[in-house]
Amino acid sequence: MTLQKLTAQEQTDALAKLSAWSLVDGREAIKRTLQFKDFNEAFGFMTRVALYADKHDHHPEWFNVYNRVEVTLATHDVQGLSIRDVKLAQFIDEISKQ
Ligand SMILES: C[C@H](O)[C@H](O)[C@H]1CNC2=NC(N)=NC(=O)C2=N1
Repeated sequence: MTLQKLTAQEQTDALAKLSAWSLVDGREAIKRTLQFKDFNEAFGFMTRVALYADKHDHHPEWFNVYNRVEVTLATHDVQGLSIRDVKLAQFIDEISKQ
């Protein structure tokens, strides 16, 4: 089955459960900023996400400075959001427990 873009209703429902995430202005994508104790914790988090991303062939856009990681999720193949973004966001929430 080909990857589907989420409908507006599916997007709303998904975001209602992903309370730490918000829509990016002017783009169909979601973002979240995470703060860790130090760089070691931040990079450990990024390593876990990287392993997930490679396994699921779905990769985050992200920016790291010391203990802060800004993550943006979108599905480039559909130029918007898909279930893969929801699953990756849920994974990030689970492992960061912030
Ligand atoms: C060829 C490869 O499967 C695709 O380019 C994958 C890789 N990782 C990806 N990651 C994200 N975030 N969106 C994609 O559409 C995507 N596509």
